[in-house]
Amino acid sequence: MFKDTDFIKSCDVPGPTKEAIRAIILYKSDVSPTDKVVDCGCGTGGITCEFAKRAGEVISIDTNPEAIEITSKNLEKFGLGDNVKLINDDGANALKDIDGIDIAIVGGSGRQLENILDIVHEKLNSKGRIIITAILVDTKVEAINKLKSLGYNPQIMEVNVSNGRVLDRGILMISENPIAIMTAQKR
Ligand SMILES: C[S@@+](CC[C@H](N)C(=O)[O-])C[C@H]1O[C@@H](n2cnc3c(N)ncnc32)[C@H](O)[C@@H]1O
Repeated sequence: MFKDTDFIKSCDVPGPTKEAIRAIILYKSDVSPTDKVVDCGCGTGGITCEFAKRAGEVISIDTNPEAIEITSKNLEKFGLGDNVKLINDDGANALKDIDGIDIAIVGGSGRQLENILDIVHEKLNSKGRIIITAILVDTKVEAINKLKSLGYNPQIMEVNVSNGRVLDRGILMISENPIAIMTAQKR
């Protein structure tokens, strides 16, 4: 796993998704070296870099050109990127040209979540996994309802992580923002 502090960051690009959350996503994805992964809303590239290390192919999409630039810089920093394609576009548009997906991570969707999930469902291989991360309550509800309407049996996990800072006089626990991880597998 990469440390959160290892990533090059930009004040205009969110991320990286925190290390503990990346670890849960990797575990839930059951990624294998032949998998084709799509990271929709790649931001700083936290998820993209972890999957680039472990999957066969990664396609990372973001509407923000600066996110694509930062993700590219982080891939280069970690000596990754040969198996990664970066696309500066809306996920709902870029996904139309991508087939045979094994794992789809949706970490950013704007107001396009339902459209994105419709296309992901169409392009996902049998036994393919969908993983959605969300901070907004509304996004969590929207994701679960949409997955149900597409015939999935979604799971949701809300994660609250605190990391300890060891001080001279004791250990101070510092909490991260809670985040939900929704997962589903195609039959
Ligand atoms: C919270 S960040 C993702 C952080 C990322 N997982 C990481 O580890 O750095 C969400 C990203 O989704 C992007 N985004 C929002 N709506 C999008 C859409 N419809 N299509 C593609 N990217 C989108 C935003 O520009 C933003 O960079």
